[in-house]
Amino acid sequence: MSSTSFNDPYDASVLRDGLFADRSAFVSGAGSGIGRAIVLRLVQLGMHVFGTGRRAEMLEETANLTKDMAGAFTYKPCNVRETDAIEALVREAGESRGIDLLVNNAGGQFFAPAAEISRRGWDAVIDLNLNAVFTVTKAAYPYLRTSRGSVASISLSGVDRGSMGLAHSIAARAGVLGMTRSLALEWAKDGIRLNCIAPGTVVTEGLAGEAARPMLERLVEATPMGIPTSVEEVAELVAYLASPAGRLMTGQLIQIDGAAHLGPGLHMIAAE
Ligand SMILES: CCCCCCC/C=C/C(=O)SCCNC(=O)CCNC(=O)[C@H](O)C(C)(C)COP(=O)(O)OP(=O)(O)OC[C@H]1O[C@@H](n2cnc3c(N)ncnc32)[C@H](O)[C@@H]1OP(=O)(O)O
Ligand SMILES: NC(=O)C1=CN([C@@H]2O[C@H](COP(=O)(O)OP(=O)(O)OC[C@H]3O[C@@H](n4cnc5c(N)ncnc54)[C@H](OP(=O)(O)O)[C@@H]3O)[C@@H](O)[C@H]2O)C=CC1
Repeated sequence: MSSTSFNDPYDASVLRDGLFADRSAFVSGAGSGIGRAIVLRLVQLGMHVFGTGRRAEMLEETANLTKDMAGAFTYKPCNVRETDAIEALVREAGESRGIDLLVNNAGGQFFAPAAEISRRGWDAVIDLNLNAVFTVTKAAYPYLRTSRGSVASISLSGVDRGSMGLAHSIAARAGVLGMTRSLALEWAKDGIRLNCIAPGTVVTEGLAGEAARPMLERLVEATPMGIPTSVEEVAELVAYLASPAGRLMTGQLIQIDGAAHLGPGLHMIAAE
């Protein structure tokens, strides 16, 4: 049996070329990590993807990586927490090409015990991971209704049972899950589907910046399958849910985490 190191590339692709020709997506957090991998896979499958994030240079790097692919990637930097600006950007993307798929991926938090989270810190994490997701999803609604499209929101493994050091983020993602299930009901009449995808530990630069290497190793060891989630497998799942095979998938929480959410799991690793 081969062992998998943290950074091994992983070929998770099972979907067919050209699957998303003439389709369009809006992806937040498109300049790095999971968001970039989602963009690359969707563009490879023929989609036109409109991406955002705050750092233009990271979005440009994503664009460079898509150059020889079947679809296309365009972008504009924006802070998803700036309500007027992000609503205008979603409108711009929607009016120019429509939106078949919205991926709410921009997000993050700091690890801290709840007793050390100030009200401002709490609000910042809720604003990024819950309020902005509502703003973007609502802004995309007219276009999703036209396309009978779908929404994938990136969540956290363990969202339904809690996680030490992540009270603010889990609260926000649980809010997104509640929103997702409610809108799956409200918008079913429009043919719109919404799902949450909850990765376990994904060794992106974003996470490495948040968690020191020894903690990363403990997170992976605490994953029953003993391996981290790769960005490619998250991307393939996003694409699957947007594909015709996902036609009846809505209101779901899919934890793609090697059983981390079942335990001993991430939830018992305290922030350091
Ligand atoms: C248990 C382990 C499970 C692991 C599973 C893996 C889980 C997830 C992995 C990932 O999400 S990877 C993505 C990683 N990237 C990030 O998370 C970075 C994202 N962070 C941010 O974007 C920002 O830090 C923020 C959280 C949105 C806050 O941004 P903002 O600019 O609004 O904040 P500030 O003005 O700097 O601070 C506001 C407020 O928050 C307090 N604060 C900030 N950092 C900390 C900290 N480390 N500990 C405690 N408090 C913190 C800060 O002090 C401010 O509060 P006041 O001091 O003014 O009261
Ligand atoms: N890595 C992991 O183990 C896991 C990650 N997740 C979640 O997956 C998502 C992607 O994380 P990951 O790829 O690992 O980490 P990254 O830090 O690489 O990704 C976060 C992305 O969100 C963007 N972003 C953050 N804040 C804003 C903002 N205010 N406005 C616009 N864009 C913003 C960042 O771009 P920029 O800084 O340029 O704005 C960045 O591209 C996050 O929601 C994360 O919490 C979930 C489970 C596990």
